Amino acid sequence: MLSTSYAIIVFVGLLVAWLGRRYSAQKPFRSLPRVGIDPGWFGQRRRAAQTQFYEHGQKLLEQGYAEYKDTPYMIQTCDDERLVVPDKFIEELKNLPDTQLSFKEQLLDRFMGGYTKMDAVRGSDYHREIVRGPLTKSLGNLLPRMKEEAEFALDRTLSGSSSKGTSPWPSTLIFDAIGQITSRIIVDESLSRDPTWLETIMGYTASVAVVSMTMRRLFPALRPVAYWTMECGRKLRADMFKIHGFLVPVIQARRRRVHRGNRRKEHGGKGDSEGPQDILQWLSESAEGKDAQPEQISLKILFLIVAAMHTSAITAIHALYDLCAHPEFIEELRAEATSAIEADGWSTAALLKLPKMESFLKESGRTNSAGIVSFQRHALKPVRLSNGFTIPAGTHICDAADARTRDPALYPSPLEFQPLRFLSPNTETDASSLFSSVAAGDSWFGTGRQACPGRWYASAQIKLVLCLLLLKYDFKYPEGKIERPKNWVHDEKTGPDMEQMILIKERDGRMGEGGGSS
Ligand code: HEM
Repeated sequence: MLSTSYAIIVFVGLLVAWLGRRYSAQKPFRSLPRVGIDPGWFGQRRRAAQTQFYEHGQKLLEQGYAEYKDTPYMIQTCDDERLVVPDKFIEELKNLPDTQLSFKEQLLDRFMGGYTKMDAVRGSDYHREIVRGPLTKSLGNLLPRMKEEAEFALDRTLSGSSSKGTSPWPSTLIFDAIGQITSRIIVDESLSRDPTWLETIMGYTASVAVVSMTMRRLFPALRPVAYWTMECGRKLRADMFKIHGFLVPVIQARRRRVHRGNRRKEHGGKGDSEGPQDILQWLSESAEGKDAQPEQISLKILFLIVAAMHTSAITAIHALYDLCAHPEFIEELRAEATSAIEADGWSTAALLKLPKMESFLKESGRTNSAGIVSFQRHALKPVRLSNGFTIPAGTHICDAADARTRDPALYPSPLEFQPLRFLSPNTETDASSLFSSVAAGDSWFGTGRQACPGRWYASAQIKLVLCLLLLKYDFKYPEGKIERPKNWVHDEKTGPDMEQMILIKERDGRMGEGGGSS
C-alpha cells in the first residue's frame, strides 16, 4: 500500500516536472504565428503535423513566406519544430559566430552525428579550414588533375555503356565524374581509381542519408537498438570500416615516410620533397592531439565526402537537365567556353571568364532549390532580434529559401527559366555575379559567415565538367521530350529525377549514339 502511494507520488512528481519543462520550452513561441498543424501541448498531433510537412512542406512554407514577412513563425517539420526566420532578419543573423548560431550543431543533429560518426568534426574546424584554405588556394595547381579525372571518368562511363549499346543515365555520368574528381582531390594516389574505394565512397553518402532519416523518425530510446540491428546501420558501419581500411594505411605510410625523411635530415642527408597535395595530407599536417589519430582523420574525410560529393553531383545534374531543356542556349555556352579556353587554356583563369555559364548556373540553382529550407542553425545562446523577440538557446531556426526563389518582387517572372537573368557586364570584377558568390543572399551555397567553404572548389569542378561536356559531346533529350523532368519534394528535401535519359555522343562522331529512350 505504502509502495503504491510512493509510486503514485513519484509518477505525479515526474509528470509535473515534465509538464513544467514543456511549458517553459514552448512558452517563448506561444505568441508566434504557426503554419501547418499544431502538434499540441502533449505532442498529440505531432504525427499528423509531421505527415503534413512530409507531403506538403513546400506549400506550407510558401504560405508562411507570403503571410509573415515581419515576424518569425513556427512549423513542425518531419523531425523537430523549427522557427522560420523571414528574410528581413537574416542580415542581422548571418554573421553571428558559430558559438552563438551553429550550422554544424544543427547538421549533426539532423544527420544523427553520434550514429553516423559525423560528430567527429564536433569540437574542431580543421575540415572547414582545409577546404577554405589549402584546397581553395591550390585550385590552380589542382585543375589539371581535376580535368584528367573528369575526362577519365566521362570516357569510362560513356565507352562502358556504348559497348553495351545503351546510353548512360546522366545521373550516373555526373556522379562518376564528380566522384572521380573528388576521389583524387582527397587522395592523390592510385587508390583514387580503385573501383572498390570509389564504389564505397560514392555509396557512403546514401548510407548516411538512410540511417539519419530512419533514426530521426524513431523514438530516441529505440535508436541504439535500431542502429545495431537494422540493415541500414550494418551497411553504414561496413562502409565506414572499408573506408578506414583504405585510408588509415595510407596515412600511416605517409607518416613513416616523413619520419624517415626527418631522420635522414638529422644525419645531414636530404629530406623528402614536399608531401602530396591533397585533402588527406592537409588534414594530417594540420590536425593536432586526438584529431591527428589516423581514424579521426579518416572520419573527417567521411564528413567531407558527405558535404562535397552529392551536393556537387546534384548541382551538375540539374544544370545538364536545364541545358537539354534549353538547347538554343547550348551553342551560346559552347562558344563562350571555347573562347575562354582558347585564350587561357584549361585553367582557373579560363573558368573565371564564363559570365554566361555563371548566370546559367545561378538560374539553375534558383529554379532547383537544394532543399525547401536553408540557413539552418542551432541557437547555442539566446539571440535577440530587432523586433524584440529573443530566440531561446536550443532553438532550431531556418529560412524559407525555396519559397523566396519564386518571389516576383525579387525575380520578375519567377517561373520562367531565364539563363541570363544574373548576367553581369563585369563578371571579372563583379564577384557577386559568380556562381560561387554568396553576396546576393540567393546562393545555393548558404549565407553569411558559415556559408559553404567548398564553394569555389565546387564551382570550378562543375564548370569544368560542363565545359568538357560542351566541348566534347553533343547531348539532348530523347525525341519528343522538351521540358526537364520535375524535381521530387519530400520532407525538406528536393532533388532531380535520377532516371531521366539523355542521348549523348562524342562530337567528332567516334562514339555512336546510345540507345537510351525516355
Ligand atoms: C555544389 C556543391 C555544394 C553545395 C550546393 C554546398 C552547399 C552547402 C551549404 C548550403 C552549406 C551550409 C551553409 C549555410 O547554411 O550557410 C555547406 C556547408 C559546408 N560545405 Fe558545402 N556545398 C557544396 C560543395 C561542397 C564541397 C565540394 C565541399 C568540400 C570540398 C563542401 C564543404 C562544406 C563544409 C565543410 C561545410 C560546413 C561548414 C561549416 O561547418 O561551417 N561543400 N555547403
